[in-house]
Amino acid sequence: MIYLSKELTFCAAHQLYNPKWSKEKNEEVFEGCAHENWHGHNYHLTVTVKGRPDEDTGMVMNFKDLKRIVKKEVISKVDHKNLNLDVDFMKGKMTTCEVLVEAMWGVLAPKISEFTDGRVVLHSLKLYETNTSFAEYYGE
Ligand SMILES: Nc1nc2c(c(=O)[nH]1)N=C([C@H](O)[C@H](O)COP(=O)(O)OP(=O)(O)OP(=O)(O)O)CN2
Repeated sequence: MIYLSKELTFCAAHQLYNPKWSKEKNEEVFEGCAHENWHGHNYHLTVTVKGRPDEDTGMVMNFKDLKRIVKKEVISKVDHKNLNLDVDFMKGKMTTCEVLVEAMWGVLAPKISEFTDGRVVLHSLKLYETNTSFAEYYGE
């Protein structure tokens, strides 16, 4: 197996807020990221797929195709958007890094398999919310 990765970035706004809790509890748990403190991040996403290089092209998958799929299915829906309000695949979900990366998997995994007729599958997603905070997901 060859593991092939593409890195993409996007900017988005969010707040961390649990509607079942009081304002005080939200502030206690989420600190500066809580309700009424809308803020933005420059997110960094690494998408890794796995497969064997095709005999004719020498490619597991063309980086350009991978970029097109990720941009169309995910980046275009989150870039310069409010993750709590604007993003269909985040409706009703907490906008933490870990919930976001899992939701992105749900969108991307079937699209990548479909595009490659199952020859290539999504292996992992790594999402940086800040320079020092990130979540990884392997579909388990
Ligand atoms: N498990 C999670 N914890 C936190 C999340 C999250 O998505 N999942 N998010 C936040 C905040 O939104 C914030 O973006 C990240 O907080 P933090 O890592 O503390 O950010 P800093 O810029 O302050 O990091 P330093 O490099 O340590 O200065 C909070 N928690």
